Amino acid sequence: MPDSSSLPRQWPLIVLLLVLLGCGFLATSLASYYAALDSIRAGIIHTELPLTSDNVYSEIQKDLVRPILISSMMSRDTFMRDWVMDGEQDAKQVVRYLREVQEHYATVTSFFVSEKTHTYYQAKGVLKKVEKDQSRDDWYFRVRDMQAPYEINVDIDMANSDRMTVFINYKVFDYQQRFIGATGVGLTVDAVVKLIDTYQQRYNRSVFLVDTEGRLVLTGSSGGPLGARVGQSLNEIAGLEELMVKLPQPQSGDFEYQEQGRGHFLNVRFIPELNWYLFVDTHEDGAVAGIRQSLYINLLICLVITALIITLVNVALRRYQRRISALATTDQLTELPNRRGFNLLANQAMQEARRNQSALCVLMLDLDNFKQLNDSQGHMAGDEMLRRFASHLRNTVRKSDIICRWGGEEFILLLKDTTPEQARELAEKIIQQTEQSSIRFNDVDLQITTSIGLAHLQADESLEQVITRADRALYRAKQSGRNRLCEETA
Ligand SMILES: Nc1nc2c(ncn2[C@@H]2O[C@H](COP(=O)(O)OP(=O)(O)OP(=O)(O)O)[C@@H](O)[C@H]2O)c(=O)[nH]1
Repeated sequence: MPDSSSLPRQWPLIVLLLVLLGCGFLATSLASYYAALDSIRAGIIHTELPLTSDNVYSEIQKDLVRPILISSMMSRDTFMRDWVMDGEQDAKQVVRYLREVQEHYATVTSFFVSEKTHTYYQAKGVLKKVEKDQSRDDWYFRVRDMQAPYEINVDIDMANSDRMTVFINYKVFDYQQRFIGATGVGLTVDAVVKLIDTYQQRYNRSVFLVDTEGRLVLTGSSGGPLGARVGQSLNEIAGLEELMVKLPQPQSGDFEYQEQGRGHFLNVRFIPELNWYLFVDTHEDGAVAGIRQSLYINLLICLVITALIITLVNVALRRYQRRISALATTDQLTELPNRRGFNLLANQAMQEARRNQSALCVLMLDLDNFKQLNDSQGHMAGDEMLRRFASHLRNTVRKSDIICRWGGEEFILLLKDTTPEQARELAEKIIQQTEQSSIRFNDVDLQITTSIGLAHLQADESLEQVITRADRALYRAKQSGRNRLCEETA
């Protein structure tokens, strides 16, 4: 007999469980997410980017340092120095030398500019004379005056249809260390850009080179970071500007910066041979997307488990609540409703009777001399008698009627939609059948009789009042000799 009014009482427990499970799952999922994030971040910063940087650096060394070595070798070449010191007699000789270098080392240009004559010799022949007031020749006068033995200069090459070229400009000295000119080779920028594109594709990172002033000198074909162009200062690149405020000049190290809420990891390494900085940049999206997806899957699994646990707990609680409620309202010996159960059912029946203005009768039954039976045949025999009598009552009345073990050997019947005549008839039948039947227990035939008090519900009468009147009638039945029906009129 479920007590539905008590069901909502389980909600605080369910909500508490939900909060505990939710918090627990959320805390563990987030803790593992952030731990994974940290380890991925540490992996990118301390392992992946430096490794990529090492690889790119060695590729750059292989691809760009080679022309530097060639230029260095040219600057120390005794033939060239002797030829210059001998007065630059036969231009064909030096042109042949330069052509040999260009063809043998597969560079796009090779050159020598004499300090004495300002003649620009190139692999194809004598190109021109450099002039101080020509801005295109600025590079030569800069190289002449610089302290370093060489420079790398990205410029257009007159000898090659003005193609952008990376020149390695090396100073040449005679044997007394007097400056006698500048020599070197050039690579097309296209070739270097292709190299950077290859690095970017191979390592799936953004690769670019920056000079010591923080200007982009070389990028892949798709441009620099965040679409920046060669020549732009890093300070002008939205996203990097914050980082460059902290580092007014590039410097080697591992850095992190934000670009429109997107985290970037950056590894910077100085390449002394080029006097440039190699920047290897990656954003966190690719790396973090995987673990973010695992977080969502984790949370989904946690949600499903939480829903499953809550459903199971809810079902179990309801079942136990029904069991407890049934135990609290049922008599264990006869399995009839006890007084608590009766009150719940009887109040409903009373309301129905009042609403429908139907007749309702109460029969109060008490087994006669039950103590004697207990005393003579034992308590177990008494119990068996109570069980049989209850079962007999259950089989005698309609399903809609309410039977209850009122206490001890006392029972109550609430007969719905029943007139006093019909109730009287039923009571007489019960008395007669009880008297005429016997039960066998431990090879002994046991018999019992019952006394009944009857009361008919009056208008404006409460349940307690009608029961009290039935009880009074029962008392009279006992007093007047038992095994009979007495009726209490209003
Ligand atoms: N075996 C058994 N006895 C019970 C149970 N509940 C009450 N009794 C006994 O029922 C007996 C009732 O005795 P009384 O109240 O004197 O009533 P009675 O002997 O039936 O006499 P009258 O009612 O006057 O006819 C008591 O001895 C109780 O101990 C029960 O569950 N099992």
